[in-house]
Amino acid sequence: MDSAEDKFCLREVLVSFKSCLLNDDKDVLVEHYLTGWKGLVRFMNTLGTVFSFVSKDAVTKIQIMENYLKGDNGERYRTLRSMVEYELSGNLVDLTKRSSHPDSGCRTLLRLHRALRWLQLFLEKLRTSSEDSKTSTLCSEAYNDSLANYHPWLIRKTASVAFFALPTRNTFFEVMNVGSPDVVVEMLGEALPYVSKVYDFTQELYVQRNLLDLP
Ligand SMILES: CCCCCCCC/C=C\CCCCCCCC(=O)N[C@@H](COP(=O)(O)O)[C@H](O)/C=C/CCCCCCCCCCCCC
Repeated sequence: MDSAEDKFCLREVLVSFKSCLLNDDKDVLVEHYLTGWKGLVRFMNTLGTVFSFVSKDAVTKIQIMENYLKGDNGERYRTLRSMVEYELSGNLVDLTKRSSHPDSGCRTLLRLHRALRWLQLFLEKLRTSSEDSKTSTLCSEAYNDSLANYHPWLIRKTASVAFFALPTRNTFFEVMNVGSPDVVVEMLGEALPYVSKVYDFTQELYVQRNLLDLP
């Protein structure tokens, strides 16, 4: 049984994405960004082993980033802006094919960034959905409009099957551990602008530095 501190709480994730914005939303603190993702992974782990292939990949990417943060050059990875400057100026990013720097911070973060777009779309659909909406449909629409564009057929197929295992909207809301469905909807309305700001900042940074297609 989960202890209180192991339990997912949407509020906690909200705070992480809010608190990772820096300098008037012109930068993002990597540590808090990863804290947000860890909260989401904890939530996904409550949904059963059918999603373990997803959480394993997310955890691997979070760990790669945490190792950079804890490493000798950790200060360079404090924010997204400083990470991009450091890795690009030091030729630490594989720009056309994976070779000498297969797991650069820029590349790893890009995978999480694409997943954040899925999250943004999914949460918005959940927020505006009616009580009888199917979470599998909402999730798969959000996936098809975002992450699916970067995944091969086998992963798309596996994901589409896994979506059928998602609980109902009301059960979903209960696991979020926030309160009644109305309170969850209200909380989602508060959370989404922060998730969007983090997404938009990252997208803009990656566009400026031509990093959106890292292999
Ligand atoms: C209030 C919150 C409510 C919703 C909470 C959702 C919690 C979601 C937690 C984690 C989301 C998934 C993160 C997935 C990261 C995927 C990154 C990625 O694209 N990786 C692929 C490419 O990596 P490289 O090979 O280039 O290194 C990798 O191939 C992917 C493997 C795993 C499959 C990913 C399927 C994604 C499905 C996303 C929907 C998850 C459904 C969760 C349902 C709540």
